Amino acid sequence: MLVVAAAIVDDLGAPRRLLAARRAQPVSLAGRWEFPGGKVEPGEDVLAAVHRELAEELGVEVELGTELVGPEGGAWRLSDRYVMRLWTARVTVGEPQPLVEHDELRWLDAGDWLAVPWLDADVPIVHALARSLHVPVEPPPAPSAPSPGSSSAPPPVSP
Ligand SMILES: Nc1nc2c([nH]c(=O)n2[C@H]2C[C@H](O)[C@@H](COP(=O)(O)OP(=O)(O)OP(=O)(O)O)O2)c(=O)[nH]1
Repeated sequence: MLVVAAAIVDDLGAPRRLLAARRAQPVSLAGRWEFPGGKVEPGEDVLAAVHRELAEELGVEVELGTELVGPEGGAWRLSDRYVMRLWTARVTVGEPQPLVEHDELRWLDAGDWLAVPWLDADVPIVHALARSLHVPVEPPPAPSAPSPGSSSAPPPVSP
């Protein structure tokens, strides 16, 4: 069964922030984060399904960017029952709200895209998305502490 979803970013040309949605239901998925979206209805056009799901779940209209093409005929495997197709998107009308299915939305800054517990199947997808958009998934390394013995203090003066 086909699921469609959107990686909503702040800027399609130079993305830095990614919108993640926390599932409120079902209990087995509650508390895990995902890309907003859902199942394509029988006979429904896939792009129409993306727009419908984002309107229903977040109350927004979006402009779609490019598809993040997955390894299974373009799709990403979620489970033995579901595969997902994913497009980048930018909000054009409205402010995203967790209207149904979600109890929280969060904009993740560059370097923090893995800072929430994504659904298991989404973790490799977030990595692939970040790679394709040239956004770091990890924060930049902290400046390294001086190693022992490399103190900048002058050496002791011998008598
Ligand atoms: N929307 C979405 N679903 C995902 C993602 N990752 C993932 O494993 N899934 C799973 C969770 C669900 O088992 C399935 C999608 O179902 P859904 O509950 O979002 O679909 P829907 O909005 O049409 O829901 P419903 O009306 O049938 O309850 O795919 C993801 O990033 N986004």
